[in-house]
Amino acid sequence: MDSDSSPHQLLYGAYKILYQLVIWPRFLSPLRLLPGPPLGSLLSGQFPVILAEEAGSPQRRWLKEYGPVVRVVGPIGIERLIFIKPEALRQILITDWLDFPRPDFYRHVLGLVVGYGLFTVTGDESKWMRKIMNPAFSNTRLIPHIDPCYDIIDEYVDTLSNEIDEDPTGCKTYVIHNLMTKLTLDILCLTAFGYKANNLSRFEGSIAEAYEELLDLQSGPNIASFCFGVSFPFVPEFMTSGWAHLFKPLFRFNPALYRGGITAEIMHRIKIIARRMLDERRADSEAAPFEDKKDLMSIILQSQCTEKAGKARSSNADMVDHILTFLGAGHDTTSSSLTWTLWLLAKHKSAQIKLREEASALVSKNPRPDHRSLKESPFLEAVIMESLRLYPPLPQTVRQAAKDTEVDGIFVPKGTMIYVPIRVFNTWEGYWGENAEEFRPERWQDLPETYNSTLSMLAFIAGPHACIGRAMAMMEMRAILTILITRFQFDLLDPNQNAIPRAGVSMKPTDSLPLRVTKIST
Ligand code: HEM
Repeated sequence: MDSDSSPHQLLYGAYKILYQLVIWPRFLSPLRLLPGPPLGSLLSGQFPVILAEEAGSPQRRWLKEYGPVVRVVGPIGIERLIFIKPEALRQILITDWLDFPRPDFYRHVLGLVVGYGLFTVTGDESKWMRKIMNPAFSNTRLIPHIDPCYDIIDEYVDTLSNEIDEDPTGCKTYVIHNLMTKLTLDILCLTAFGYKANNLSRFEGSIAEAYEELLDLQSGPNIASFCFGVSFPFVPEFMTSGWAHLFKPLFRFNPALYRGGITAEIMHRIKIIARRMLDERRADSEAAPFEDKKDLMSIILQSQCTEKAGKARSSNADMVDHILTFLGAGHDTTSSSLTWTLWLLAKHKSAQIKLREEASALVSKNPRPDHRSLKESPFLEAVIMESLRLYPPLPQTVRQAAKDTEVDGIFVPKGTMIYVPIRVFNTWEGYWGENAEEFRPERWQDLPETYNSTLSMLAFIAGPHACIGRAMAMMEMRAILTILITRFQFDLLDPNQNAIPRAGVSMKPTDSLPLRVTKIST
């Protein structure tokens, strides 16, 4: 190596850091004159404020103060824009979606836990993958799933009833998020993958246990260090390889790396279960071939036989990634949404009573209401939509400009991050009126004139990346709530109990929400 090169390289490195942290955001960026909060700290910008508050709160405050376009500087001088006008969101998410892909850091952080599948791909690959996966989510495929779904709900109802009967107080405290994680995973594993997970009866070593451990790692600072970690070359590949978990003991000296090692170790356990699902189904398919079936697992297995334009067929690792995608994206969101709904019902007793009346009338005609009668239960639908509006399981997402472009009359340079404020949109007074932040299920029966069916409620987002599992999640939530609310009463532990949303990729209560559960006498 040239003896002069080291000082030069050092100087160049120092200049690059100075440029990124100071020169670009403060003096050169074309976005620097846009309104927004102060730049914040040199290294982390406004990130500490975002992490310290409830999901969406600082963004709502900034949009109110500086909107409708706000510029915020995040970690290492990276700028992001927040738009609140529907036309801007329509352009970013729908009309010009190919110009606003998911950024690499987001794909890699999610890739660690949901694999590299539909949730992380973008552009043509996303179109191709959706086309293959779509049939598994059509109504024709989903409606028959309702019976196995009820089988599992009944198992939970029986277990809870027996446990409550054994308790001398006549009621029992359940940590609702843990319970909903087990229930939604049991349903998803059975209906999508034909796998009996038994999370309730055999929790130790179960998939639910692994996902619960993963949840404990989902704090704001951890997410921040994962985002930083995956920005280094080869780190994402290493973390998702079969090797990373073996290195965990070596990472003890550094808490951030060590947490990365724990994540890799938990994911290794989940992958073993995903492979077992794949193997069991392959063995089954010798008796009943999967080629003419359209459930999710069959479609994943068929992808092994489908040529991708210019690429190889799905390998075993690809198929495990697909399973991880649907397991992760499917249960985590649905269990969070059910948890928040039960929280709202425990807090708003009149709504709980009204829902029970509607659900009991339905169940008295048919103990296992069919897909259509669930869908046509107006108050049930209103409660679920209102809960998703106030507590969207994914409170935000992010996109990145792939080229220099213009949004809402603002020049957006290539590489600019766009923060999509799902929770802020869902509770924006301009669309929902003055009581936008209150729980009022009745509003769904009398929607405001400003309501826009595509963009006012973004819990499932909009456009070509909109949630593929929406119908599946809605069907499952309707069935679970109908049965649970007719069989049990849900109460706060004390009148001052609060459920604080934890900052992270998905939004859950910090204490996982303990509630008192009592049986309804029939
Ligand atoms: C209440 C339940 C659910 C909510 C609120 C929800 C929400 C969302 C949101 C907001 C996105 C877009 C994320 C982004 O673009 O950054 C998304 C995408 C996705 N969701 Fe869901 N989801 C739910 C349930 C499900 C279920 C049950 C499944 C499957 C079993 C699922 C699978 C997916 C997949 C694969 C994507 C990526 C779609 C694409 O990019 O083409 N979700 N979901």
